[in-house]
Amino acid sequence: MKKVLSIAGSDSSGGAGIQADIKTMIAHGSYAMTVITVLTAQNTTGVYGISEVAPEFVENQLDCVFTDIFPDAVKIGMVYNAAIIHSIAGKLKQYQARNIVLDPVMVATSGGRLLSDDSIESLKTELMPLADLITPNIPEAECLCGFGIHSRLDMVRAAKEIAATYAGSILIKGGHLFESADDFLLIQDRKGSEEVWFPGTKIDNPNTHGTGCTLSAAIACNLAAGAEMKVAVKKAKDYVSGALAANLDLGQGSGPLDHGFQLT
Ligand SMILES: Nc1ncnc2c1ncn2[C@@H]1O[C@H](COP(=O)(O)OP(=O)(O)O)[C@@H](O)[C@H]1O
Ligand SMILES: Cc1ncc(COP(=O)(O)OP(=O)(O)O)c(N)n1
Repeated sequence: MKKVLSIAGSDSSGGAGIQADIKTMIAHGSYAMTVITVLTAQNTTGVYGISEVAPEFVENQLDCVFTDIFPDAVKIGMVYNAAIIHSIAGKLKQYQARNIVLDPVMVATSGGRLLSDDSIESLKTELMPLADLITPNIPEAECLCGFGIHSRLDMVRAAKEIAATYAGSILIKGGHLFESADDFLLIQDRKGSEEVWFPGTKIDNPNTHGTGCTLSAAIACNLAAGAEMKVAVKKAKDYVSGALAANLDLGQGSGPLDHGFQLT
């Protein structure tokens, strides 16, 4: 069984963060491990509180995982502040973690800030260089590339702009912008570079809480299982589509995905 680690925040409503990652990993037949960075008091209508874990305790969790059950892949989600980012980066380097998928979580779709403003630079300089894949949504990609993204052409330009400073691949998720849900992947690895579009039909379901978390966790599971990058992304996108199409409807706001859709 492949072992996959999620370094992320807890979502009390179970739709995003650590909880979405564990559900995704189990559905992929992976063994799920977690390092919790923050607790959020959150539900389908918004984020109502954040309690940070001390950076030393984040390191303590990382030591416990890496010295005992070494993960085949690592997904990073909400990291929240510069001190936590610094702790994570140090430990990932120390243990030479592999197959790192970084979801640069900044703002919840419901509106809550999930990364403090003064931490974006740390994310760029400390965590992004370690990632094999970075998966920004449109607003996150705009923040990272410095210009507005309004078209498929802009998505390609943004991926190239972000990739210029890093060695890893970039996946720009199109869920926020278009009638369609097309994602663009710029692969960069030792073999060279490649551009891949993943066309997606927009599923008519307002319950999209945790789509980004689920996608990045699924990619990590697929990489852990040995899939090459574009296959890992394609399979993960299909998983998110299936979990959305199952039309679970929980809560009063944007509800969670149905991770049990393959069982029914
Ligand atoms: N309504 C939808 N129908 C189909 N796919 C979607 C829909 N909304 C988002 N997706 C897909 O879910 C994944 C996560 O994208 P996105 O929602 O943009 O990220 P985030 O949750 O980080 O904001 C992407 O593959 C995107 O194309
Ligand atoms: C604890 C926690 N982590 C991440 C998110 C953001 O989830 P994501 O899937 O990127 O997007 P939305 O669910 O906000 O659309 C979160 N809300 N909470």
